[in-house]
Amino acid sequence: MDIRALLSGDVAALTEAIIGCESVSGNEKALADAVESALQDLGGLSLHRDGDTIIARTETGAGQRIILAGHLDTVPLPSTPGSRGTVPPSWEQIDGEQVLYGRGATDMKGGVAVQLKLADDVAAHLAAGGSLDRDITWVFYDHEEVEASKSGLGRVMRSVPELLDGDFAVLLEPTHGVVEGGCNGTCRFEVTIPGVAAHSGRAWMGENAIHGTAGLLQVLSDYTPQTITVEGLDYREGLNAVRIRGGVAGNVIPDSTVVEINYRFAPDKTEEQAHAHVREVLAEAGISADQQKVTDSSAAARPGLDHPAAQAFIDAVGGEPMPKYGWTDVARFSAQGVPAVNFGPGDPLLAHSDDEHVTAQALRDCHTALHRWLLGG
Ligand SMILES: N[C@@H](CCC[C@H](NC(=O)CCC(=O)O)C(=O)O)C(=O)O
Repeated sequence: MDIRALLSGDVAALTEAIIGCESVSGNEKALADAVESALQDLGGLSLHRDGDTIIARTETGAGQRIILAGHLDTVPLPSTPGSRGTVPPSWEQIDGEQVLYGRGATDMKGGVAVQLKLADDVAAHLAAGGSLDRDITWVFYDHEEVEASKSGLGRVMRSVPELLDGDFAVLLEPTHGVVEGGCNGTCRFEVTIPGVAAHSGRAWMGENAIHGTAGLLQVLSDYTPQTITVEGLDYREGLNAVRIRGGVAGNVIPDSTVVEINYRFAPDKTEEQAHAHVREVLAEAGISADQQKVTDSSAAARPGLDHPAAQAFIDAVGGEPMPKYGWTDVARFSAQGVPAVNFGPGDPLLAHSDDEHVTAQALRDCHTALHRWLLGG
């Protein structure tokens, strides 16, 4: 795929092309190659590639550095036939608005397109003899939508941390055009329910491990998630079964079922406190310690919107800040001491949905706001 010619045009057309390059987590290479060659062509940026993560930096010697970061991967394509949030993307005209449907339209290929368009703007500005108040680092990374251990951003933070030094970071995750502060944390538990295998024609000889999940599923279904206010933003939590596997054949009583549980926790909690809370709920369902294990965990991030850099950003882009309910790499940057916020095109409520879409106007508005913040005018 070649996106070089699109960088100087409409950010909506650029987003369409980027969505057209399917990049479900683990399959980012073609898109990473396209991003790398587009950035190479711009000139004036120092480039670094690590796997399918690409980092581009201006090196003008300005005293401060801004980071614009976004992931290249998406969740899997929708499995429901007829879903519009898929690949290839498609345009629809709705109430006079141009609407782009496709996997990643909100999370977050629109944000990636805005990042690339800003790189083109900045390269042109420098080539014309302009200067920057703050140097800029662009990060395009792989494996965000999967377990934390696979993250391309995490890998580079461990191997070449100096490439990600900065005074302030913006994650171009979908935020509907306002700043979303911090993020909820996320952790996953696997709970194993044992049973005894038997012929399903003689079920009394066994113990059904799928039926054995009923008590746990009832506790999760009855669970009332909390909303917790942190620094003035209301974070909605959630505790849900997200996957279940069990059974080996249509004529065998299952001897084991594994229920995967995902807890989304507010930034008032550490990961340890979050894990302890899940354990309490599991104990209520009669699950013992040896039936459960933590399989993935990522810390939450407090909003930190009173930081001068965050405050200046909010003043520049406008709008009333909201909380980020999903997990984003604001948490990774905050943990490294880099204040960070989410700000990007598209409605986060549509992220991961079967009809993921974004309006052309939202893409253009986000680009305009960030262009003004970075280059003025
Ligand atoms: N390692 C984590 C990564 C999960 C990342 C994902 N993030 C988003 O969807 C951000 C978009 C938004 O909420 O606006 C998530 O929260 O699932 C994991 O695997 O859980």
